[in-house]
Amino acid sequence: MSSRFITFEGIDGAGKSTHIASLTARLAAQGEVVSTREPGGTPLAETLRGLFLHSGMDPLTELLLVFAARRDHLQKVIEPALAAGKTVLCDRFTDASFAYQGGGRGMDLAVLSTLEQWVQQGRQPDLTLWFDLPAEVAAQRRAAAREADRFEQQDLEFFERVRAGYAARAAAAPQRFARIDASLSVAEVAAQILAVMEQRGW
Ligand SMILES: Nc1ncnc2c1ncn2[C@@H]1O[C@H](COP(=O)(O)OP(=O)(O)O)[C@@H](O)[C@H]1O
Ligand SMILES: Cc1cn([C@H]2C[C@H](O)[C@@H](COP(=O)(O)OP(=O)(O)O)O2)c(=O)[nH]c1=O
Repeated sequence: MSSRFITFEGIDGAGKSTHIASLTARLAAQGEVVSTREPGGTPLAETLRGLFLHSGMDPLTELLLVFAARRDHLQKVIEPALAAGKTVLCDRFTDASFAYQGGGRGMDLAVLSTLEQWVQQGRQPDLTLWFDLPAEVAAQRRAAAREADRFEQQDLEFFERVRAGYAARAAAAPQRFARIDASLSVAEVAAQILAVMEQRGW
């Protein structure tokens, strides 16, 4: 099996974490799988994650921090795993920067594109599963499930802008993106993911 780079995206509370473990188990039957996340995935990037999620900072600092974490993660974990023919599952990647820092915070998308090129040197996911649902539904799920971090405390308008940011990225890369209707039940979401994987012969 040749390498695959699969990312999971969507607003907080969309249900990504619920499905990553079962997909990891399914793909592990076909070859070695590395399951990782952003920001994070290396000791340095996990340290940056803690600051990113819990310290106040201006939007440009936030953007630079997440791309610094991404660079370390790509160099030390993602690229070596793909070079070894492994499957990499990553909970969030650069689409999240376009959605949250671009859509949510209003950062200049041209700056984001430049950082994307510098940091990734052409690397893009082979498949992005986009868990899409209204911000209000995601907020209800989060409220029932956990304490909010710095991002999860944002209002519904912020998350609708993030959602629109994802929609714009999906429209720009329709071959890479698979939109999952994440407002449905856990079983229905799992069935949609399975259908996407089967379409690709995975
Ligand atoms: N399809 C679904 N329908 C209803 N609740 C869900 C669904 N998927 C996940 N949940 C619940 O919503 C909450 C957030 O899900 P989670 O997987 O942590 O989202 P994310 O990782 O995208 O932030 C959890 O309590 C989870 O059990
Ligand atoms: C990767 C990335 C994440 N984020 C945000 C989105 C999430 O609110 C937060 C952490 O993501 P996540 O790991 O999904 O958090 P949790 O496990 O608590 O659901 O970081 C950005 O703003 N930009 C980025 O580039």
